[in-house]
Amino acid sequence: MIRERVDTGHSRYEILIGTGLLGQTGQLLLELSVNRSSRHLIVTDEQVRAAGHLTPLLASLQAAGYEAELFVIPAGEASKRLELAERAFEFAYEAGLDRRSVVLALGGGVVGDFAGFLAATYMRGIPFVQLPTTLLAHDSAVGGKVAVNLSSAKNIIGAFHQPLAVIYDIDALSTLPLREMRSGYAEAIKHGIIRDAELFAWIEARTEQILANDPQVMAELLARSCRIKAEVVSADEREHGVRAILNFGHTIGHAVESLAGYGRLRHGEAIAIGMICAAELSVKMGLCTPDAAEAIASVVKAAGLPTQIPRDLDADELLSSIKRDKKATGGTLTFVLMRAIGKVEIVKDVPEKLVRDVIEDRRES
Ligand SMILES: NC(=O)c1ccc[n+]([C@@H]2O[C@H](COP(=O)([O-])OP(=O)(O)OC[C@H]3O[C@@H](n4cnc5c(N)ncnc54)[C@H](O)[C@@H]3O)[C@@H](O)[C@H]2O)c1
Ligand SMILES: O=C(O)C(=O)C[C@@H](O)[C@H](O)[C@H](O)COP(=O)(O)O
Ligand SMILES: [Zn+2]
Repeated sequence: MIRERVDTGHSRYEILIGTGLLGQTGQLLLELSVNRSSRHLIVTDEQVRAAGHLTPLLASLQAAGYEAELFVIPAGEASKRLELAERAFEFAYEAGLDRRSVVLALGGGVVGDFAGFLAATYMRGIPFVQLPTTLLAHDSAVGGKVAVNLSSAKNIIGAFHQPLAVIYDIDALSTLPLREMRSGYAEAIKHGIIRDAELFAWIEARTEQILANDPQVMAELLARSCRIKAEVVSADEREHGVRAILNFGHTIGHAVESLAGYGRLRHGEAIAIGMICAAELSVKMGLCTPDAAEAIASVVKAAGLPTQIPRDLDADELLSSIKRDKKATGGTLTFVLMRAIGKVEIVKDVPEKLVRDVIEDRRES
């Protein structure tokens, strides 16, 4: 088992990565001193349940003497909404969850963000554990950003709420569809771009093995990407500074994702487009050379991810969404831009004209 650590100063937890971990979760919760007198709550989605990942979790909880209720949400981004969260709050209350209850988030980033949001707000905050089942969730399960969406914008209602632990069973990835593998690949590439040129090259050279879920390559990928995420979050839990680098590709990416309509593009697909745009904006700003931007477009294309903004998305609407990005303050545009692969910086007052040019150039013709 591989162990990485997050330590934000007031919150410390481990990221456990290995095989067979869902079947050991009950035992791991005992080691974390999770009590057996309160009822707990598993949140998962229909597709994760259908793929069979709930079965070993339930068996291990039962073997360890835990009682857990189950709340299953529809699969997909549209489930990250307040209305569904309200139903989950009612369910948790009726089921008798108390302040010592633990929420277990079994699934990808949608389940993790949604269940984490429940945990952050139910009775003003109860503990939760992330049990990621997608490649993308190496990013979403670590760092404590939990949220639901507005129909017009991503992650607007949320909190910073760190999990008790991240228990990452690599076996779960065996049932993950290729499209979801690609989507997660995009966030892994992001971790190389923002901090580690060697990781970027390592991933690029192993695209096929990653997409085919080669177990050894996957274990190393998850460990290296989680380590970068953990380091950044540990340095700046609440995004007062450096944590914003994790948002590389998200300024335009989130606008594309929400304007396309949730579910049409996967999060990682939108971020892949957003990273290419951010790299091209970096070139226009004179911060990096065109070959660095081309390297990103090339790796995105080779992985089978989209490289262009869908034609039906309007540039004006994209710009107005970009202006409402959480990093934008005082009406000015803030972007995470690139100096080189492995080195990015937060740039304020980015000229709107350059952003518009990048959008126009990257739209499908
Ligand atoms: N909190 C954060 O820091 C953070 C970071 C990155 C992304 N996110 C969020 O994460 C979400 C995207 O996460 P995601 O890509 O994991 O999406 P997801 O949770 O929707 O999972 C993708 C699809 O795969 C299915 N699935 C999950 N695990 C499976 C498995 N093992 N086998 C078969 N099917 C499986 C799901 O049912 C879903 O249909 C977005 O909402 C994004 O905003 C959050
Ligand atoms: O953890 C972070 O910080 C990130 O920015 C990671 C992103 O990959 C993730 O999509 C996050 O949810 C975006 O956060 P937001 O604050 O832009 O909504
Ligand atoms: Zn993301």
